[in-house]
Amino acid sequence: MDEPVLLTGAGGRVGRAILAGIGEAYDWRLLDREPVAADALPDGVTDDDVFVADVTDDAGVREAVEGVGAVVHLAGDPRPNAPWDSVLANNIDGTQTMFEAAVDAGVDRFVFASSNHAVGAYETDDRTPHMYRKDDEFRLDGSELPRPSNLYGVSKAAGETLGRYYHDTHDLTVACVRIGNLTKGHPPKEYERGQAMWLSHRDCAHLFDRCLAADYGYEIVYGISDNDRKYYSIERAREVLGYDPQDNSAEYTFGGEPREEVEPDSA
Ligand SMILES: NC(=O)C1=CN([C@@H]2O[C@H](COP(=O)(O)OP(=O)(O)OC[C@H]3O[C@@H](n4cnc5c(N)ncnc54)[C@H](O)[C@@H]3O)[C@@H](O)[C@H]2O)C=CC1
Ligand SMILES: O=C1O[C@H](COP(=O)(O)O)[C@@H](O)[C@H](O)[C@H]1O
Repeated sequence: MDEPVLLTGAGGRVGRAILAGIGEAYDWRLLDREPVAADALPDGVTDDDVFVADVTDDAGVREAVEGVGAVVHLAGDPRPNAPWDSVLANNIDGTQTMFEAAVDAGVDRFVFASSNHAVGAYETDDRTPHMYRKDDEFRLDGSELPRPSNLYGVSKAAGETLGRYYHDTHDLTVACVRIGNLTKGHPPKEYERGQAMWLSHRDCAHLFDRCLAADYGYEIVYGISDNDRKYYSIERAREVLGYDPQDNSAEYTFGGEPREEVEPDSA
């Protein structure tokens, strides 16, 4: 991509994983309501490329989005138990503000950080905990209706629907990534659900890279590593985006230790 890419929520966990992995691959512009730590800035990103603004601030957003070719929109309240007033402002209003500014500025592509919580209520009592285990065949593939597990999940389903609307009305290329559980270095410890939807940092960066580079129209994909335990299909991400994850929570013990270190003979 020749034009800059605007990354919102750049100072957070997902933003830092993306910048650590593909920080040198794009000409970044960063936006966050908090100053972004200097050690998170890729080489070549200067103060002029960093916008301290709230995504609900229309003027601040419009200044940041001017001249960019793509937006990766992560900023928002990530708490599954976030209250309605927060997700309404930060996640729904903020996302609509970003989409509207993007189409007005002639942006071509928008990548939206959705969540497993947009579909968390598929994890019914009769399916759990076996759906989190390797031999269970239940899969969500992105074509199912949202079924949120909380108001935060409702806000993510709303973001996906805003994406559909701006794709259909403005021909904006939109990818919604239902991110699983991002942790650094190892899968979530002693947490079956978390290990089934683990997204490693390198797979996260690679997946967002593919969302920025591949040819598609509107997509909902799951953002998890190639875990043996899984209840989200990654086939759509593989087929349409060319996603090729390298990590698998099965390479770690339930406590999060690399198996090759604690069980060298198992390799
Ligand atoms: N970390 C994870 O495992 C998952 C994350 N996500 C989504 O990915 C996105 C990023 O999540 P994390 O990096 O984990 O969260 P985080 O809390 O580490 O980072 C969010 C960043 O967005 C900024 N921000 C929040 N509200 C803002 C606003 N109104 N205007 C401007 N900046 C704002 C914060 O200052 C922070 O730097 C969120 O949308 C979250 O819902 C979805 C599923 C899983
Ligand atoms: O959407 C999100 O999901 C992850 C995983 O959910 P959890 O219920 O298993 O913790 C969460 O860690 C993250 O904060 C959230 O934004």
